[in-house]
Amino acid sequence: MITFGPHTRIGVFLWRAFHARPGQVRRFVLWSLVEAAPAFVIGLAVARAVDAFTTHQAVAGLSWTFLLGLSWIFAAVGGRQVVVTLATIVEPVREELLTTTIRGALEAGRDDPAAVTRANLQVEVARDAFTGVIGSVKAFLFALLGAVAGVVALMPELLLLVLPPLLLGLGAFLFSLPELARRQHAYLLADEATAESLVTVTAALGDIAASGDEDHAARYAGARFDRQRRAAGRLATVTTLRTVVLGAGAWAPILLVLAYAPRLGATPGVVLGTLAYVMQSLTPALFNLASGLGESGVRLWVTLARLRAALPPPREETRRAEGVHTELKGVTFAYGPRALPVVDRLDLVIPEGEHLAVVGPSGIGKSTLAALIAGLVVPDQGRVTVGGVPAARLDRGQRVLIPQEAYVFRGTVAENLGDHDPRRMRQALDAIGAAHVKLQATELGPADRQLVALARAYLADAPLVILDEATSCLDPAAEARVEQAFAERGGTLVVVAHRISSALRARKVLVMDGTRVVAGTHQELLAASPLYADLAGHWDPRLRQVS
Ligand SMILES: Nc1ncnc2c1ncn2[C@@H]1O[C@H](COP(=O)(O)OP(=O)(O)OP(=O)(O)O)[C@@H](O)[C@H]1O
Repeated sequence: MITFGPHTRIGVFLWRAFHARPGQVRRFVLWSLVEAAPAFVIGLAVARAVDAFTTHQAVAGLSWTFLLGLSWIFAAVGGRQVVVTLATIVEPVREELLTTTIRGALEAGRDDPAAVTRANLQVEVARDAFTGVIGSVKAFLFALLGAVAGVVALMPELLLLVLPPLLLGLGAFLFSLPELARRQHAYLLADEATAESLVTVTAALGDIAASGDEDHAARYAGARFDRQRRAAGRLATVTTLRTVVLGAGAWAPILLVLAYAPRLGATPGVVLGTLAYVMQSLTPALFNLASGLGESGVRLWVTLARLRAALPPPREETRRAEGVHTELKGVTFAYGPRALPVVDRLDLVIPEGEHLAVVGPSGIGKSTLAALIAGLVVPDQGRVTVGGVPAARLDRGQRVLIPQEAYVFRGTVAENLGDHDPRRMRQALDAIGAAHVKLQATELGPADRQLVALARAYLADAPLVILDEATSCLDPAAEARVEQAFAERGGTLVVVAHRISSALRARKVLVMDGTRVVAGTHQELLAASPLYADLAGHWDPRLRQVS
């Protein structure tokens, strides 16, 4: 199982991608061996064919040439299988990245609707880069293996002329990789800053011209261009050094073979064969590796680091509670460290089976209280528990909160209600007063959409239901029907009231009045809370009467 989280180490994650699938990796290696047939045969065939032709053994020469051709057919078959098996290693990585990052983007996405699209694009980049890295590393390793085996078969001493400069070049390149990655990352950031400054400036062109602020705008964007230019220069320096080092590592073996191989007793065929290994196989593979690691590898690293940074902290494990007896003890909550608390040292008990209405003026904190009870926000001080479990860690199936405008997917009403027996779905819709809504309907008005969301909550079997002005788009009679249905359904019902009539139906009412909170029955509150008496009287003067 490979998992990607905010604390995942990228190297470990990529390593696990292989480790988790030993069967597929074995198949990948075997097919890569088949694909690498020419990397082994090329020099040997050239050497033997040249020596055979120069000694007038035409049949032997032709046979070696034919063998070389045959190895390319093997390579073609192996290459196809390599692509197929590589997909079985890469695709699960993509799936894990996609699941984790889309989930993270959805959690954080309320303020950033483009987050999901961005995460999706970045995962595609990571997938392509990962494929590129594996491809180039594999190609180099097998080219090296093939060349070493081939040169050993030709004349083992020649390895001393080929391998040391090549490995030195490779070592120097690998050594430069972290610096290359750093500079590439810096360039990427500078590039994004430039783009952002251009968007800002172009969007404000009218205002800039009107206020005569052109110079300031030019300096603002110009500074970012300069930073990007410097970053590009620094990147170019390492890239140039890298090319020089690699070039030396790749071309030095050719000179050494030409200069010393004949002195060591190599025939012209063996010299040509060894050069074929170096020039046809090793050098292209080395440059391919350099661009694979230097470009795809760095892109992979940077993209994964970004995807990881965008992930929200891991959610705490949820727990099932025994019942939903809810308690708030000394709960204080503010939106931000410097904001005044919306809820201040609140103590509240909502016993199992309670029907509670929450009333108060607009903006007083009713929705915040609903979110605290649902565990969607966590108190700064104090605690909220449901059945003894912190509300934020309560099993998601045990509570449901319906906001003012609940989401409804595209699709039929039945699809929105979930995987239930059609008769149950019909009963739920009838119970909440949506008898007119057809299960196969797809086009719904706002009130019916809300009714569908309410029916979904009704079917959900959650013992704690919180309606946060969820019926405000319905008329008073429809609202009454919904609340009655939920009250009769059983469990605890908390209704953030849009109309005072919701309070009349509830067994208990909570009045939020600034940070002062008073709870009681309708009658008790008429006497105890001037605000409540006022709200009730405003709605219907007869309600102001204390009986
Ligand atoms: N995400 C938020 N960030 C910052 N402030 C917020 C946020 N959500 C709400 N607030 C502020 O907190 C206060 C309480 O808001 P809340 O939505 O809980 O009140 P409410 O009583 O439910 O209001 P309404 O009846 O209008 O829905 C308000 O001043 C509101 O502006």
